[in-house]
Amino acid sequence: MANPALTLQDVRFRWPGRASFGISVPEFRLDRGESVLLLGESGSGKSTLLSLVCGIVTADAGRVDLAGTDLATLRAGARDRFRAERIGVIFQQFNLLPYASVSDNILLPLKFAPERRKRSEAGDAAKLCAALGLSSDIVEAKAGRLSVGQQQRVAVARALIGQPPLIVADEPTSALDAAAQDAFLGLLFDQIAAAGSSLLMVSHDERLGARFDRVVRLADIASVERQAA
Ligand SMILES: Nc1ncnc2c1ncn2[C@@H]1O[C@H](COP(=O)(O)OP(=O)(O)OP(=O)(O)O)[C@@H](O)[C@H]1O
Repeated sequence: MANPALTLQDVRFRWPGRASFGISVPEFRLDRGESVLLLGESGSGKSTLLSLVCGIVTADAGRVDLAGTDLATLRAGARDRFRAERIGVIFQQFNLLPYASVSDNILLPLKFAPERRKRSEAGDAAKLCAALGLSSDIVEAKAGRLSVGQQQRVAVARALIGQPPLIVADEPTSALDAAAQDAFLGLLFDQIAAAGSSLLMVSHDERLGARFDRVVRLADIASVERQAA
């Protein structure tokens, strides 16, 4: 397929510091509309890889291309704006603003992304909440007062608002039991299908694989190097 959602080519990255961790990814590709679950043990480098994909850190060598743009060609500020326009990120700890309302948390990425803002309409935050099973009375509640499961759904709504072409999710189901995980993934996949977005999710939990187009083991696409201090 021409112009995939994401490609990594001969990527190498090492965290700075004496006891550092390095990762090399010769090749990885995510097609438009495709969902991939990336599996790896704790500490294997999954979050590091997502940071490279999102341009939160930049590769020491090689190319990370998002919809045809090499992230290394963008300066830091431009990379942040590009990320806000193109990627909905669901962080492991959700990263919600506890004193802001649910709706302000959901609308936050649009502040930095005018194109994404144009794609969203008034009432989208409330619509996403309803689609994700959040009752309408919590839309104006402070995010810090919600249960973990509710916060998780708000984090998903924030990633989906304005239909970014790529959703990146870091272990978003780790706090849920098996039944809740399945329900949560069902809602997430319905929303992603409706928006036509690609999904890259990382986890250590093999049981999540059934819903994804492809399951990839980090060890099969990447090699890592740990240096003792
Ligand atoms: N900001 C950072 N600075 C220095 N080293 C880091 C940083 N973030 C992660 N690392 C190191 O990179 C290695 C891989 O960590 P990473 O968080 O990518 O793994 P993971 O597979 O996502 O783990 P988990 O499943 O536990 O979240 C670890 O050795 C970690 O100490």
